[in-house]
Amino acid sequence: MTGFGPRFRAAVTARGRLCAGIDPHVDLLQSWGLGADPAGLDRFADICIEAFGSVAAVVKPQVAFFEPFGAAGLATLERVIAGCRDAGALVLADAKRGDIGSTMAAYARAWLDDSSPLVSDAVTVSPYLGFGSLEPALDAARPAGRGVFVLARTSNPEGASVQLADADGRSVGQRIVDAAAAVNTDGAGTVGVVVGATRAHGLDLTALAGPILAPGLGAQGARAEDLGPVFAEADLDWLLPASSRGVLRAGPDIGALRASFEAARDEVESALS
Ligand SMILES: O=c1ccn([C@@H]2O[C@H](COP(=O)(O)O)[C@@H](O)[C@H]2O)c(=O)[nH]1
Repeated sequence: MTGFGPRFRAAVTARGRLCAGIDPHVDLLQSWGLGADPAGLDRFADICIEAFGSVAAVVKPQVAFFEPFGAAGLATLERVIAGCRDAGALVLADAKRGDIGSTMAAYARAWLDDSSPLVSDAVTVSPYLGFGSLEPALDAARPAGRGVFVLARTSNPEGASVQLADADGRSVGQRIVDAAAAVNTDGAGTVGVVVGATRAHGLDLTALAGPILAPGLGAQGARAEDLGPVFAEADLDWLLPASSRGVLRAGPDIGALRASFEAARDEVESALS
């Protein structure tokens, strides 16, 4: 089985470095003329699958926006995942799961095991119960060629209070990156990190050998031209900037939505070249 790292590299080489965030905010549904109800969510999903599935290297549905619709929301999320994967995109489920090992194993089954209707190519996880608590997710991801993206230095300003805290001479965020790099010495690139594009992160990412999800483009204020300086020390072939609202506000017209994604992706590619 090809590791997640090579799968990721092949996808971004073919389709470019921009992750399309699929975040059905209630106000976005309304601005698209859709109801904030299961039928509106379903239509939103169909439009996103059509607009992004065949052009984006990676799509990132934000699980939190599907959950308020209960079983109907999860059914729609299943369709988004399967539809985008069928169209050739890698799906990164932004679920930010984290718990003690036995519960983490259940999360891993939900997002990384073929038996689950939610199975995705990768999932975001929170390491703040200890990096070791993520082991069941790594064990599920590795043999399946799937990925686990660990929060290291998030795009929100509040993250600093935890992620910049000193932990024996390194920041907490740096220890997370170093733990991810240690796993990736096997060459499979199973572990990615989440590092916001919104500000200088102060991390040494040079040994990571895995993907770097960089949310914050667009609505949170980061611009394509900020990426080079913010990630100056990183291997830019692993960088995956992400934008949700910044692209989605061009909907609901499928052509306009896809054009908005392609324009943002081309801006990223030219800023990083
Ligand atoms: O550090 C992080 C981690 C995750 N996110 C998620 O990305 C999108 C950002 O949406 P925008 O509309 O482009 O602001 C959203 O789903 C967040 O939960 C993040 O922003 N920062």
